[in-house]
Amino acid sequence: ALHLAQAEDGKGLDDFQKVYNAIAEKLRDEDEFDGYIGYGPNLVRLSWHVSGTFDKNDNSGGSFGGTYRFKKEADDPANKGLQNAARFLEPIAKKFPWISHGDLYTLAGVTALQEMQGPKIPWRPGRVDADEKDAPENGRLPDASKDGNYVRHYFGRFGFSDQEIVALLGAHCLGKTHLENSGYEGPWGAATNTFTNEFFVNLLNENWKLEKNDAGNEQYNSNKGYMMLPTDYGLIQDGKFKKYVEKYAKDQDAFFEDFKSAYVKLLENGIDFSKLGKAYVFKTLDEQDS
Ligand code: HEM
Ligand SMILES: Nc1c(Br)cnc2ccccc12
Repeated sequence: ALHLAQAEDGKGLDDFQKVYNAIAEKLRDEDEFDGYIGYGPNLVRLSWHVSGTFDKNDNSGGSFGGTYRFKKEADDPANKGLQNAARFLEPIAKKFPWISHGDLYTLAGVTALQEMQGPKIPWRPGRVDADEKDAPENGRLPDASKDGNYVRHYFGRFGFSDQEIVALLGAHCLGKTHLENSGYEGPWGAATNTFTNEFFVNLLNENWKLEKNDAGNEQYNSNKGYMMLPTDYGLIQDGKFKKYVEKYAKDQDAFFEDFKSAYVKLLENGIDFSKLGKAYVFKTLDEQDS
């Protein structure tokens, strides 16, 4: 059965906005991380990895139990590099001991996206810490060396449509690949900490060359120093995915709207929030300064 959301007792919008602000202020302070990309992209990746272990067939994995806090999950080779995001969040967890790990990991992704000028992401609390025995086994996160058919099959486990898959992968406008983490390198040129539709624009406009990188893995490189993973490139090799890539390259608002919906679905997969009130929409730091 689905996990029933149980919000942290007595906590409301103002309490969670305080957590949001603490994360957002730390993001601004620690801007030098990863060649001045900052922690934003890494936090977004953590929020996806803690949710991407979900399997709708037995409702195992997913963001509910906050089991990333156990070595069994954190040490999954697919999570290499996310120790930075986890370390970033330790003082936040200490300052707000009442928030569950699942709520913290997902709220941190929402905060990072909004502070990087992404869409407003409605967010609901209620994830409850589970035990290490509930942590999913390694191997549930995707393999970047594969093609579009693999990507469609992989996300089938979450019940995502082609449109949702393409929208979600638009998050690869953020940050970069690091050879020591995933065996893929670059792009320094296009690595960004601003949420836009440029992943789709780059996919369609650059002339991509398949090359072996220094780890011996094949990736697509462009003469402007951009890169795409084979799974990224699969979105333009597959006709059904490609039409959404073209839609989002032309219409950033449509991308923002569809990304928001798919990302909420990713973060909430496997959880029954029906007993809770409506979702919270947090103000950005800029919106609170004025
Ligand atoms: C087919 C599915 C996917 C594959 C194979 C994939 C693979 C990867 C790989 C290999 C990296 C580089 C990690 C590193 O070397 O540090 C990466 C980074 C990243 N991924 Fe994905 N990813 C997928 C889906 C997603 C989704 C659904 C999201 C979010 C909604 C996402 C967000 C990110 C972000 C923000 C980064 C940059 C992290 C950083 O700069 O530290 N990815 N991804
Ligand atoms: N910035 C990226 C581009 Br541009 C293309 N692909 C990626 C895959 C993972 C992380 C970042 C990127």
